[in-house]
Amino acid sequence: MHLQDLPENMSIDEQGILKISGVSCFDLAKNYGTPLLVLDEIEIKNNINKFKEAFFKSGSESFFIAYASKSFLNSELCKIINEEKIGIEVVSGGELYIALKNNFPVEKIYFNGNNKFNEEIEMAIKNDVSTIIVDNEEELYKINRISKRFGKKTRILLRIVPGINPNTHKYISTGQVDSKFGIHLENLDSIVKKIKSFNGLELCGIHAHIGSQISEPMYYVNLIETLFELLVSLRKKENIILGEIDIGGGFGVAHSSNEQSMDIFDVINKIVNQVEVISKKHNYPKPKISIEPGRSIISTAGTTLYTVGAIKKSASKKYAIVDGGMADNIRPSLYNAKYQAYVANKMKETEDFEKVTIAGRACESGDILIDEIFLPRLSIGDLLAIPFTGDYTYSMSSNYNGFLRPAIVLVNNGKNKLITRRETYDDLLSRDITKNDWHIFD
Ligand SMILES: Cc1ncc(COP(=O)(O)O)c(C=O)c1O
Ligand SMILES: N[C@@H](CCCC[NH3+])C(=O)O
Repeated sequence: MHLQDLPENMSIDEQGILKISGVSCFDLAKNYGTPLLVLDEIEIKNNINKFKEAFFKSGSESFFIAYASKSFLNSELCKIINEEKIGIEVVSGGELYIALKNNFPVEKIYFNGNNKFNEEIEMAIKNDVSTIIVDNEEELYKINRISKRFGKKTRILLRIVPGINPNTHKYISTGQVDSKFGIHLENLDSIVKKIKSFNGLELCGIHAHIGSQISEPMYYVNLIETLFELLVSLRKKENIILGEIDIGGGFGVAHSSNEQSMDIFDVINKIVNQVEVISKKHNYPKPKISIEPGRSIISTAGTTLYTVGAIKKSASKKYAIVDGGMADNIRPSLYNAKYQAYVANKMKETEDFEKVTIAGRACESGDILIDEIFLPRLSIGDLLAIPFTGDYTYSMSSNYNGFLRPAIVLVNNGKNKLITRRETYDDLLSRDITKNDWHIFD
């Protein structure tokens, strides 16, 4: 790790301690303990504003940004997202509940998911959630039935499978022909015909999400071409004009200095241009462009702090074992994701470096956060900071091995506040029922 790679929101104080948005990592660890997820509010807002500015600069007249809350969600984040006046995309009753309880404006909530329960759809419709994205035929019936019961007409988009394979990890590729997400194209016409006869539904557009960690704008450009082929075909066959295309999220972010994040200005510019050009070509009214970025908003805002608790050497490796791991960041074990790290209390060290593997403390040999990285020689008690861990870490965390989920603290220009408390041992027991009689079903 080279210090010139230090993210812009980080600095180093006179004692060689890493600071995030002006707050010392040493103080954060001392006050809140580790593992600790530190979120930088300014960085979140900057990332959101990059998208907004990119749309404005590209001359887009009609766009909608829905933050993909699966990448990270808590009450404070709902507030921040709302302050920035963008929308939110949810994929379950749970995410929807968090948004609703935090008074997130319902007219800016999009509801996705590939097997929505009746109760979840009811929650959405009862609360006037703006749009439900339909993944499959069965959902049409459910949404229509529930809408009619509430005397409402629900705005829907159809999620289709565009048949695009965007060169990303197969676990996070979602738009290829055999995907489990969305309506396969051979079924689209019959589904659209059905919708016309359902008076609880208002078909407003089409949706596709090709996957996550997409590194090339070209995939979005191709996606728009595919979506327009469908729009034009539906206009011809069914005589309908749709006013919105939602192209999902997935804009790639770097989790280490060997990777590159997608240039948001460039990709949005290409998307807006492509829509402009193709609408003209087909003489199709320019649709609203919706996007659902998750990681590109939250990733760089997050840094996880760990304390080194054990150091050991094998014949070929040196391990530093930290007080967290796959239970708070499953991404290295699940996707072989690569991260970088700083020794937050040794930022001025320039000479005594060694190769070390950062291991987690779960009872799994695969619980390795970083396999071999050059760092200042580590000692017990050192504070390790892993940047770019805002996305899909806390939201995919677990209590595996009885570990407690970390606390989350928000920092902003020298200030800090706890926004999610660390779990307690009692949280682990909170759902268990110990005094219960046996029952026999009739
Ligand atoms: C439908 C949908 N929208 C948006 C996203 C957000 O993706 P990302 O966090 O990579 O931007 C996802 C996750 O891949 C998704 O499945
Ligand atoms: N959880 C994944 C992304 C999945 C996105 C949802 N379709 C990750 O960490 O990269």
